[in-house]
Amino acid sequence: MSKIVVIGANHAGTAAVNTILDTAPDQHQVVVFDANSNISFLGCGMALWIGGQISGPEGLFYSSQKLLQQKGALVHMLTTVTKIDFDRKIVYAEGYDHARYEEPYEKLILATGSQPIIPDIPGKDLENVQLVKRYQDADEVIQKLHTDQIQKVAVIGAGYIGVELAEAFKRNGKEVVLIDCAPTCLSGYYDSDFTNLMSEVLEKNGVQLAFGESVTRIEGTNRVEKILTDQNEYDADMAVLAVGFRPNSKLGGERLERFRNGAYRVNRQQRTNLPDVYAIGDCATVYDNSTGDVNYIALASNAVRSGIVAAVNACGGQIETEGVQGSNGISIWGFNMVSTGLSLEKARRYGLDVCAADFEDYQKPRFMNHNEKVKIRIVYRRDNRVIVGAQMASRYDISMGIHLFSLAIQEKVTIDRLKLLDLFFLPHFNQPYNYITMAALNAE
Ligand SMILES: Cc1cc2nc3c(=O)[nH]c(=O)nc-3n(C[C@H](O)[C@H](O)[C@H](O)COP(=O)(O)OP(=O)(O)OC[C@H]3O[C@@H](n4cnc5c(N)ncnc54)[C@H](O)[C@@H]3O)c2cc1C
Ligand SMILES: NC(=O)C1=CN([C@@H]2O[C@H](COP(=O)(O)OP(=O)(O)OC[C@H]3O[C@@H](n4cnc5c(N)ncnc54)[C@H](O)[C@@H]3O)[C@@H](O)[C@H]2O)C=CC1
Repeated sequence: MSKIVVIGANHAGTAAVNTILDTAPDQHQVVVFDANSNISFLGCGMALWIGGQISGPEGLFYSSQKLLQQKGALVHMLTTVTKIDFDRKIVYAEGYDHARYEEPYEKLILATGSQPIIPDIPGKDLENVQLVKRYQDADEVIQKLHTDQIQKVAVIGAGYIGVELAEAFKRNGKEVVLIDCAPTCLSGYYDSDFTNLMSEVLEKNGVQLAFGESVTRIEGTNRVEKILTDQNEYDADMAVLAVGFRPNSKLGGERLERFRNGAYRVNRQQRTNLPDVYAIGDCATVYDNSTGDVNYIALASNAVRSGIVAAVNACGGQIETEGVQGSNGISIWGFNMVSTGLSLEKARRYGLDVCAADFEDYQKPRFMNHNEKVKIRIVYRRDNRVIVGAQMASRYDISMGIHLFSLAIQEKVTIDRLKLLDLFFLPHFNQPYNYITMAALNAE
């Protein structure tokens, strides 16, 4: 029996442990350490919980210490790994009760995830400056929201978390200002023609937008009272920091190779530079098919897939990631946006010479009820016409459409091959002159 030690048991770690125990039961001794008290918390449901769109957090967990132990793992919760001796292959950990562990391993899987970036600004330690990552963070925010103390919330960062939380706080009847140093929301994922539509939705629902402003300090006596930016000041009782994640990769010390933001650099088998040491999820890099290079993209979807890959390889199999496109989606007051790969603006920042094929039309023929407009953009390279990105926006549920483009990027499909692609037609769903076909046919 070989021994596999897994550090971190949220999405990546849980996927790895389940894969090992489901595919090769009784063949491996699996020991798991997690510093937290819970496993598998779906952060993606946090805004729904805070916004009262779901009744509680119970459904946001899909695994537990008990479930993993029933499958045969030894799981130490509330136990932090403090050091790894990569030469002697020993993991050192300390429990909440000060119990100390010295656990030898044959294979090691690092799944230590990420933590929110805390900008180094005065006032960051004031009461009511909140982070939103773990279950406990959301619980604390909800408890504070239910007091009269919090009427005005400043959300700093208008990326995915910030935009979702802005909606959630409005649903709690709070005044909300959404601040981002970029000139628009969701700038890492969409072009401004798309993000402008989201900004309209936010403004229409009462969110004050403060884009193109950098927060310089948070002021207050003990508690948050004011947010100062380089251009304005905003009264606030709570400030939520949502300016991105950084990988939790301290344990690798000098021994593990890193990406520019500190993430463990891994190959397509999730192996680090050290034999028998794998890294998965938010603490590790991904291979990005849209740029053809290593990248950092923190998503639960990537975490789960990388966990499966590492587990199979740690068990002696041979499997490689297909790479990722950073496919993502968001739904705010019923307005849906999905994207994959690079936006036009991002591709140009990467130095790619790209064009966009755009189209806008109703999802279904005009004679159908419950119909909505859909806006689509396909981004492709001018030189070889290979698709590198796509964006879609609608009040209709267009989420499944983006998967086609995710595969197209992965498989390096050209825009021309989409032109006559066989897309089915049924009035209940779409039009004979499908907007995907029409966008491709209209490509330069
Ligand atoms: C509000 C919010 C909404 C999100 N929505 C989405 C979404 O809709 N779709 C999507 O794909 N992604 C979403 N994400 C991102 C997603 O949650 C992360 O990408 C995902 O959690 C990464 O999983 P992970 O297991 O790699 O890392 P983490 O979730 O960060 O887990 C790491 C685990 O390692 C443990 N750990 C760390 N250090 C140690 C140590 N030294 N010893 C022991 N244990 C340790 C931690 O306790 C933790 O349990 C969202 C995130 C947030 C915060
Ligand atoms: N629906 C989904 O798929 C979701 C995915 N996630 C993922 O979780 C991770 C973390 O999410 P976010 O924290 O929202 O990161 P993000 O990268 O999506 O957004 C961070 C935002 O903060 C802004 N910013 C950076 N520094 C700033 C500063 N000093 N002042 C003001 N603004 C600043 C950036 O311009 C950016 O708009 C991301 O990888 C994200 O994709 C999170 C929520 C939902």
